[in-house]
Parts: sequence; C-alpha cells; structure tokens
Amino acid sequence: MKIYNYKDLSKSKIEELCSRQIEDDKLVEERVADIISTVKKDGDQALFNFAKAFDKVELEKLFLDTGELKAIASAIPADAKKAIDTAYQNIKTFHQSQLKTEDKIETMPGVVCWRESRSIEKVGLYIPGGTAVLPSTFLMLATPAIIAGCKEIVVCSPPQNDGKTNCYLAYCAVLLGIEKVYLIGGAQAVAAMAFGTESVPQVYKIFGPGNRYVTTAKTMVQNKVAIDMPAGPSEVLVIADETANSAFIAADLLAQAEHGTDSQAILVATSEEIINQTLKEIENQLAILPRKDIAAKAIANSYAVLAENLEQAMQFSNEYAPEHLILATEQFQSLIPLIINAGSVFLGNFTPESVGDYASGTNHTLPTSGFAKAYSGVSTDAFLKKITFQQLSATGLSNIGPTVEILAAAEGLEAHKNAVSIRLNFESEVGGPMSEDKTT
Ligand SMILES: NC(=O)c1ccc[n+]([C@@H]2O[C@H](COP(=O)([O-])OP(=O)(O)OC[C@H]3O[C@@H](n4cnc5c(N)ncnc54)[C@H](O)[C@@H]3O)[C@@H](O)[C@H]2O)c1
Ligand SMILES: N[C@H](CO)Cc1c[nH]c[nH+]1
Ligand SMILES: [Zn+2]
Repeated sequence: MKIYNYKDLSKSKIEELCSRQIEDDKLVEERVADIISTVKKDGDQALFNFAKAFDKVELEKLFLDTGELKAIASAIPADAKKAIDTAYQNIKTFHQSQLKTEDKIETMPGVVCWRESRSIEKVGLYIPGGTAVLPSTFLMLATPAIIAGCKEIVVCSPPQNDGKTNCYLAYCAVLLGIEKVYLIGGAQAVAAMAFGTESVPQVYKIFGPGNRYVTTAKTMVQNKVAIDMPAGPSEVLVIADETANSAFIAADLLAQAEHGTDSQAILVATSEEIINQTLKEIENQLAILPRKDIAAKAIANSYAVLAENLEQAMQFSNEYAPEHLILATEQFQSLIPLIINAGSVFLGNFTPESVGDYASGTNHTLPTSGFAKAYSGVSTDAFLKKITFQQLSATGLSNIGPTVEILAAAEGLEAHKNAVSIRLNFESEVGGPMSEDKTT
C-alpha cells in the first residue's frame, strides 16, 4: 500500500487517485457488448452456453422453483437461519420507515398539487455469486421491493458448481416468498432481464451489485431499462486520527478488500503513526484470512494519505466519494456536516462497516467508482415512482390561467394557450367563476 502526503498532491494526482479506472476497462466493455447482443439474439440458449463458459456448469434448466428452493434451504444451520431472520427484521424495519405519504399543497388559491407513489411493476434483482454468494444482497434488494409492492420480482444469481445455489440464498428466497431463482450470472443475467428470453421475464428496472461485467452491462442496457446505480467492486475509505484503533481500521479495510482484487481500501489519517501501525496490523490480520490472496491484491492496489487535519481528510474523501466512509475518530460528530459525497457512513470506533453489510438495517447496495457524488444507495424509494397530480377549481383556473396564457404565447404555442382560454371564456359565458369549487 503506497503512502501519499496530502500537501504534496497536485490536483491531477488527486484526480488520478480518485479515479477507479482499470487498464482493461475497454476490453471488459467489448466483452460485455458481445454478451448482451448474444443474449438478445439467442435467448435461453445463450444463457446455457455462458453458464458453461463462465460458471463451468452444464445447466439442465435455468431456474430453481419453490420446491427445489425449499429442499435446498432445509440444509441451513439453525444459527444461520436465526441470523438471517434478525438481519431481515432490521432491514425491513428500516425500509418500512421510508414509506411516506406527502401533503397536498395549494400553490395558489384553488390550485392543488401533490405526489403519489406507485410501485414499479416488474423489477429484476441481481445477487452476486462469483467469488462469494451473497444472500445478504438478496435481503437488501427483495425486502424494499416487497415493501414497495412490486408485483413481479425476477431474481438472478450465478449457478454454483453443483448447478444450484447454496442453502443460505435458498432460505432467503423461502423467507421472502420469492418463487423462482434464475441461475444466471454476470452480464448475461443483466441482458436477460433487460430484453427478456424464453424463460426470463423482461423487467422495467434492474437492481443489484456485481463485478465489472455486471456493472458494465447495467450501464449499457440503460436505453432499454432503468437501473438503480453503478454498484461495482466494493470500496471503503477510513478517516482516522490518533483516537482511532489501528487494529480496527485494518480489519475494516480488509473486510472490503476480501470482496475482490479490484476492491479499494483507502486510509486517510492525520497521523503517520496510525498509518504505520495500520499497515502492520494489515499484515498480521491478512495472514489468517482464508481469502488472503484476494485481499492482499486489493490492498496492494489501494493507498494511504497523510492529511494535516480531519477537515483536509474530509476534503479528500468528498473528492473520492467512497461507497463506504468510516469516521474512525472520537471527533466524528463535528465531521458529519462536512460530508458531501458518500454512499453510507459508519460513525466512531465501534461501528464496523460489516454491520451495514449485513444487519443494522441500512442498505448495502451502494454507488461505487465516485458515483456517490450523484447517486444514493438502494432504498424503498428506488422501487417506487412518484406521480404528480394537480387539480384546479374554477377560481384556481382564473387565478393561474392568465399566467399560463402569457407563457404559452411567449413560447409561440397557441394551442397550449387555447387550452386555458377556452375554459376561461366558457366560465365568463356561463357567468363568472364556475359555481362550485370541487378542489380536493
Ligand atoms: N457496490 C455494492 O453495493 C456491492 C455490494 C455487494 C457486492 N459488491 C461487489 O460485487 C462484486 C461481486 O463480484 P463476483 O465476481 O463475486 O460475483 P458476480 O456475481 O458479480 O459475478 C460473477 C459472474 O461474472 C461473470 N464473469 C466472471 N468472469 C468473467 C469473464 N472473464 N468474462 C465474462 N463474464 C465473467 C460470470 O458470468 C459470473 O457468473 C464484488 O466486486 C463485490 O465487491 C458490491
Ligand atoms: N460490502 C458489500 C458492499 O460493497 C456488501 C456485502 C455483502 N456481503 C458482505 N458485504
Ligand atoms: Zn462487504
């Protein structure tokens, strides 16, 4: 892990450090474009072929049904079942609290405007399953989809070596009442949900994290379907001062590093000692990790920055716009107002990022690659559309009508003007403002 001194960093070096560009990005784009067009052309057959090529399994069918899911789920150990149930309850409680009805607003006398939510009818959820199967992602995506009231929920996850999925993922399906899990991974899963195949229903919006193939595919199908956001390889940025614990910081950095070799684990500290101690801790903790090779590569591609103070550290963090931001300092309260860009924030020395990954209740599907500058993480809102309504009484129309007539004339759109004038004239013909105002 390289160490930089913030005061020596030029603007262009900061930009380079904050960019998540990888050399073979172009190659991935070409491959993904090819996968998408093959799925569009060959449908199910392409999915069988890609499962063989990328997941090394010959599938007999592309999905597991309820009976199969129940049978697989029955192998789940009791403690895991209990842990999933607890995580589910917290995620449900937090996401249910996001359902809000908005007030009706009278913008002028007799002019009433409001918004109502409607669920997106057909949604597709991608559950990663390449380097690790992530049943936690199933909870994070399906729970808000169900709360929002989505009618059709299509779930895809890569097949495992036995051509099935594991008992944890199957248990989530049973718990959530999802009747089918499609055994499709990578860009081909995204293409299948975007365009539909003989077996896979087409959806209106695709959700879920994934590796570079999945994320690139999501960005490429956006002229056909909506997507939640680019949620690619995991990343964490830890801001630390002398009140932090270097063993805790190392553990948090390694937690995201073990997701994949392209994960990013960034430390921005106000003390050289904390950086050096953390690097030592990383070495110690790496040694005992089963996925040490993956984590070590991700750590090697990551870096530390020495900042003069916490405000400067925050400045770097806002430029980086991390998926996860950990404020490993007793001073975290004063930093909260300074946060501009971050997916999800973990406050103080006793809030490990892993709690948000699994069970605190917040969603772990979050923007990466700097997209936290513009996107939010998945929430119940992401599964809803907000439809605006307006209703005018006769008084309302006479109050607002002349304004609209003038604006329509200014744009040279006579028919727009007339849609107002015809009503105002009708009113004056029948004798002044229409008798009864029926504004809701
Ligand atoms: N941002 C978030 O919210 C968030 C949340 C959870 C996980 N993640 C990230 O999701 C990612 C999961 O990645 P993963 O690989 O473990 O699982 P994945 O399910 O995203 O990808 C596995 C699939 O990738 C495809 N693939 C693999 N190699 C390929 C190749 N050479 N060419 C074409 N396709 C190929 C295969 O079809 C395979 O099924 C990790 O990077 C993790 O950090 C992000
Ligand atoms: N850290 C991931 C989001 O970047 C989410 C996750 C799932 N399981 C463990 N972690
Ligand atoms: Zn994680």
